[in-house]
Amino acid sequence: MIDIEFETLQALGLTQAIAARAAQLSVPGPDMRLARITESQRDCFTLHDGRSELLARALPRLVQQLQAIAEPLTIGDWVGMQADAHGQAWIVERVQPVTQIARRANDGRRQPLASNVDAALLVMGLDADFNARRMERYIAMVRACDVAPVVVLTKRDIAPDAARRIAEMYARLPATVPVLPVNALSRETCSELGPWLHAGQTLVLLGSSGAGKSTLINTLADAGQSTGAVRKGDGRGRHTTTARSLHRCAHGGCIIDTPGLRTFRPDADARTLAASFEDVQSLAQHCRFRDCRHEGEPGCAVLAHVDGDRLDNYKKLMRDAQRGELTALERIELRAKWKAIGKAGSQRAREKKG
Ligand SMILES: Nc1nc2c(ncn2[C@@H]2O[C@H](COP(=O)(O)OP(=O)(O)OP(=O)(O)O)[C@@H](O)[C@H]2O)c(=O)[nH]1
Ligand SMILES: [Zn+2]
Repeated sequence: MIDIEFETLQALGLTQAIAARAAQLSVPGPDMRLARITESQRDCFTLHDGRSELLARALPRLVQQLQAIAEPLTIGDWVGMQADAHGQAWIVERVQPVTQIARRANDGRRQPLASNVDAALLVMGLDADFNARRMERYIAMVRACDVAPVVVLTKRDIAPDAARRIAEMYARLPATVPVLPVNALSRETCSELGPWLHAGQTLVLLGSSGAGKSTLINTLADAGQSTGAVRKGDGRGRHTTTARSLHRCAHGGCIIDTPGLRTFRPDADARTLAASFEDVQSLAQHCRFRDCRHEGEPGCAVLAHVDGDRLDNYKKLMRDAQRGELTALERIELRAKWKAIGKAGSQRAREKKG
């Protein structure tokens, strides 16, 4: 079994759930170590093992296997790594992520954005970036990935219409979703986000370009003691988001930064996404027709009671999801297939040994 120093790795976001999965990894040799992907380039990864950072490549066998289930290695993944005789580090195994935020690219391919995240900070400016409908869709998408949404509205200090927009967001979103208006440049933001930043927690930042994601990272990371571990910024002063990277911040949590996402097509089936629109779902049970599309059919219970804009937004999300649905189902089948192949493989190995 792989040797896991829980306390050391907790500072990188290791949780009991992930450690339990890591313990199941097949260990090719005694020197396999657990590490987390903190940055990914095309075919090279930056890993952190709790002590130091190192560059690694992934075994082609693993790359192929993960490609086949549309789950390429991504930032936030926990992996088993080994060094070869030349000192080159290799990723030999991946721990199946507990959660993964993914989107669907325009060509329909699934694109994971971050693995093993507990909460998503949905960052939106109170300036021209503000759009409550878009926020509603972001929330449905992250919830569909079993990740808790936290709405962070930046530029509270400079947006002229801030108070009205904050009120609009509160009125629109369910009370269960935290909404935090902040000045991303202010130190106070660290304590406002404190509850999501404990050791062992991993956050991902999602939002349009210019929303304030890098500013938040800088504020949260600068407040930390620079242990030199995970990168803070790019050393050139202001951090600009060109690639995704994982940072450690003051209160012990980890934050994954993503480049601006304006279009974020969901990678979840319609039914999972619909869970965020409980009101529409429960009213729909009272529509006269089972397949009511809530577009003016007689006896529709939804149209009369749900805000028109919210309903349009729900419909847009369902349309987007249905376009990607087939592939989501195919993926489940593929995963089952790989599981079966893996089982057969270890069965054969046991028979050989025994
Ligand atoms: N006054 C004020 N300025 C802010 C706030 N948040 C962001 N800004 C400014 O808005 C600009 C854009 O912020 P960034 O942090 O670069 O935005 P980003 O989301 O990282 O953008 P990308 O890297 O393109 O994805 C910067 O000039 C920030 O200083 C805020 O809360 N208050
Ligand atoms: Zn209806």
